[in-house]
Amino acid sequence: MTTQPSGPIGIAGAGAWGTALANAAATAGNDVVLWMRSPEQAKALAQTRTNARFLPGVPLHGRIRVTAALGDLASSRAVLLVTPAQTTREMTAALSSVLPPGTPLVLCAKGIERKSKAFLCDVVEGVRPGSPVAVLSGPSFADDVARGLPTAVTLACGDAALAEELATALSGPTFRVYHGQDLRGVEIGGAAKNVLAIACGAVAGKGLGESAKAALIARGFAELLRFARAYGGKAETLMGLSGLGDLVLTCSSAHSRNFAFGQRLGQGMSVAEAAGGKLVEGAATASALVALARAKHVDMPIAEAVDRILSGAWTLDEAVDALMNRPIKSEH
Ligand SMILES: NC(=O)C1=CN([C@@H]2O[C@H](COP(=O)(O)OP(=O)(O)OC[C@H]3O[C@@H](n4cnc5c(N)ncnc54)[C@H](OP(=O)(O)O)[C@@H]3O)[C@@H](O)[C@H]2O)C=CC1
Ligand SMILES: O=C(CO)COP(=O)(O)O
Repeated sequence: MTTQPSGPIGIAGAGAWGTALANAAATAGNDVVLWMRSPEQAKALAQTRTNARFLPGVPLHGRIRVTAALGDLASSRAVLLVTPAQTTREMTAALSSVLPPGTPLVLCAKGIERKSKAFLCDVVEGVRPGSPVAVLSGPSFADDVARGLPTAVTLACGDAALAEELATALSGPTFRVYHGQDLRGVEIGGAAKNVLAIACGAVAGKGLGESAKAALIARGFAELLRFARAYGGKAETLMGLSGLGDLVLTCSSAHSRNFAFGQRLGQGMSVAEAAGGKLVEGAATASALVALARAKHVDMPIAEAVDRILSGAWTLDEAVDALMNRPIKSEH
């Protein structure tokens, strides 16, 4: 599958990550069309050239054209879908009405569809059967990417040549995109690490210490690996950027919304207070992740604990007790 190298890179969603990716793609030498749903906000962004709401202080690259008309994405060589995970189905359907069937869709959200428990690639394939789909994921705070700090991510697509072509097109001097074919592994890494980051944040917020946090990262990674293997992801993918890399980043920084949400839960806030109106993908995905794990008898006690805390079934103290008092077992 070959894309139209002359077309712009389309970006659907102008939140923090969509705006940062737009800047990265433009810096890499592409014309970029950045779509957002609000015509008023698109007008303001086009005029001020700064996304004051989601990425304050970062000027928009000159090669980015802002629009609120989805049809303006029609001539894109590829479209990066950068709206929240739970909007993937509706956004894919909307994009399908304006994009030629051969236009690759690159999923940049991290999550699992809560209602159907479907992986996002499967959602896209269901809505756009036969059209190329890719996933871009890895340790990358929008702010870091937008400010041109060195960042590495990975892009997976079943079509190896297309994966390489897209990775090359998006890579720039400070944004390095690796490529591969393990779509499932890459998307699981991004979706599951957010749930585990909530647990790490809760440990930090409750003041349980650095040792507990490190243990949680290591045992969380074991859960992630088990889950990925059960669903056809490759272990080597999970040991890379979208897996270990993103787990470490998200579990060690209050800059992460998932970690910060967990931290506030640990400090005693309610689930609604702790979210503070921000997008917390791990909270939206936890129940689906746990249901999928149970369906394949994958042991994920940390993810289970997060899900139970979020549903109100357990307090944080009960979760810690349950995790520490599981039967002693072999580490592997
Ligand atoms: N921020 C980061 O550092 C990174 C984020 N990601 C992932 O990228 C995804 C997006 O995150 P991020 O950009 O940070 O989120 P933000 O909260 O910053 O932005 C979300 C964007 O999505 C738009 N949006 C929300 N709902 C809809 C909808 N139903 N239809 C169309 N547009 C919608 C919002 O528009 P409106 O303002 O109109 O509500 C907003 O522009 C998440 O899955 C996240 O995990 C991945 C890597 C890094
Ligand atoms: O995915 C991210 C970094 O790789 C961003 O994480 P948060 O959504 O927790 O802020």
